[in-house]
Amino acid sequence: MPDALELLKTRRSVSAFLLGDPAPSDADIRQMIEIAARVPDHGKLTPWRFILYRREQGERLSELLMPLYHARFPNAEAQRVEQERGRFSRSPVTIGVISKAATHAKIPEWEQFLSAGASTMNLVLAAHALGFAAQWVSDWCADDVAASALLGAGPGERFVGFVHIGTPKEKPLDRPRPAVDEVLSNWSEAR
Ligand SMILES: Cc1cc2nc3c(=O)[nH]c(=O)nc-3n(C[C@H](O)[C@H](O)[C@H](O)COP(=O)(O)O)c2cc1C
Repeated sequence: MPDALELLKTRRSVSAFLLGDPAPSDADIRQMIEIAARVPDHGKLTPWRFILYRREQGERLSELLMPLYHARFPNAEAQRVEQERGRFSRSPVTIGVISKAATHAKIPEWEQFLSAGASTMNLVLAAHALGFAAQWVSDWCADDVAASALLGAGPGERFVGFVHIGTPKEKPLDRPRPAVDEVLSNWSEAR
């Protein structure tokens, strides 16, 4: 297992199109969820939950989702439509992260969304720690109410994203990262 700092410094997303077998085992998936559920959560509300989609279910999901896709994007190019058909067959597994954020007497909804984001990030990191790669994708399904319902979101819930997980088919390239001095400043009263 890589050293924790090394792990955090080397994580990068890998496109779902480049994620293949081996797939995470059931035990791996349970471990990832355990880690995804260990995040800051103001009020201990557990304002998130997860749904697992296996590649074998991709075809059925496609049958259900494609009519919605066509209705929403009637002019989509053929290549894009073809890609869309394979949305849930791209990677061995996909885990949908659902925010259950709701009005609360003390905890702003915004903070509940942030906790779901932290949970998604932990999921991505857990995949990396177990030797897999992941991509956090939102795209149209995440903000389409009908698609979200088909994918398992209940009333008032919404997807924070879908995390595709698998083994990279090729060594992933990194992208430039912001330099520390670009994003860190010391507070000063003078502006
Ligand atoms: C909330 C959220 C939604 C995202 N949705 C998409 C998406 O729909 N499609 C996509 O290609 N990347 C999406 N990304 C970006 C990728 O997850 C990833 O961050 C990006 O490819 C850069 O790679 P990196 O994680 O190695 O920096 C999303 C990221 C976040 C935080």
